[in-house]
Amino acid sequence: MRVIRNAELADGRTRDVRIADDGRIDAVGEDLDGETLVDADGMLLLPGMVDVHVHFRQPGDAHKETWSSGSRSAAAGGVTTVVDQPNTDPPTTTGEAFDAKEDLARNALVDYGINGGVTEEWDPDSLFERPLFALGEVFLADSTGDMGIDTELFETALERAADADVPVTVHAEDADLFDEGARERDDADAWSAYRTAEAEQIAVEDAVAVADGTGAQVHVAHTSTPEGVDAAKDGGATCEVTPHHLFLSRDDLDALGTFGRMNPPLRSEERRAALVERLVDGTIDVVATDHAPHTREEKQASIWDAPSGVPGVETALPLLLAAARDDDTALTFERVRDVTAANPADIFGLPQKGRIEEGRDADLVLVDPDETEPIRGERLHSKCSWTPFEGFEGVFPKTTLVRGNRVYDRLGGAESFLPTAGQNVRR
Ligand SMILES: NC(=O)N[C@@H](CC(=O)O)C(=O)O
Ligand SMILES: [Zn+2]
Ligand SMILES: [Zn+2]
Repeated sequence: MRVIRNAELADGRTRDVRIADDGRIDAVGEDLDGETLVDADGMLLLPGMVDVHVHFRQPGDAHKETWSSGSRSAAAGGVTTVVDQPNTDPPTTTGEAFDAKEDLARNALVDYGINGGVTEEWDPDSLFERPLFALGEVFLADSTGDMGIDTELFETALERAADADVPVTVHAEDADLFDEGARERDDADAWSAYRTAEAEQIAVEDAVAVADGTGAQVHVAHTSTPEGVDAAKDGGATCEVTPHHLFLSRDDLDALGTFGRMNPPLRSEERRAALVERLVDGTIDVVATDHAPHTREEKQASIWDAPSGVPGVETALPLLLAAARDDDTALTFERVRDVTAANPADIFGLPQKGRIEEGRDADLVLVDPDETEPIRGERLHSKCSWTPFEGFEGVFPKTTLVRGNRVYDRLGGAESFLPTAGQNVRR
């Protein structure tokens, strides 16, 4: 059996981690016997990130991203499980569409889950026969893919999901509360003015109210405001926040232009700071990326014509770790570990993931927290090769393991990837 030696864990302990031949963690201890895989020499070892919100664009839009390119980007960013969203082409709203996507997902080099989507044309009977990771993101307003649905269908979807014991993730914005007056503007900030904070808050409040009584487990996707987070938590739901809503605000839109357009949009600096407070104090359950790549060419359009979404799967953990090593913030490595790994694994029922613990999958990320590197879009592995975090400092993985397979490595300097290693976490 192979051993990672002298690794510092997020809680400050220094331990050896031994990996069994079946890819699980055999032991966490001191002076363990076995063949040395790497001497971490005090580097930080974390459980791989479980990113419950990515858009890998296949089938339908392989020019934006593929399971191969997206999962390389994930591995290089320390993400060992990704969960793909249903707004592909065709949308993942039938059993047949699920199967077609799963065939493509076998090209992934990290583990994956596949969500089922809800539209007027969905086929819940065949969809719920498949090993869904979750139902969602269920779009309560249109976003990329125009899959917005009404309350009646949302309630039906919640009931079906509750019956099948499948969690539901919700894109909560209420289009009736968008500010049509902002339509007259053409600057990048107009998108933030248009898709109001209130539209999120009310949609979250309505969603948890509709869910109440159905017995469904609700997780609110990409909450972008403190009001949205609080409404989710007060309503008994869990919530996730993206790195872009934690690290960027409306103040950045002058520089970002349409490359800063996403749903929900960037908010005020004040709201951003309030989200960071909720990250630090434990209110926010999960950080997920909403990795939503579009090409540069597609993004270079007017604020009303450019597609919504930004990439993020490769930069989430590096940004959070850089923030945690910075003494100016109260964010700790333990908190980063919890919101990226332990909490998503717990919330979505993945007992094999999320913790460095005997018996769990050896999904591991080794980083040197003393070494930050500037984020450069062209060095990232997503097909889109741009990032809204250009120039931000990140702590990037040296090695990423998925069930003991070294899927990404650059300990010796040059980068290398394993071709494929990913499995469906629900099979
Ligand atoms: N977040 C976005 O702005 N875009 C996402 C869709 C979504 O998550 O709403 C996309 O698929 O492009
Ligand atoms: Zn969404
Ligand atoms: Zn999304």
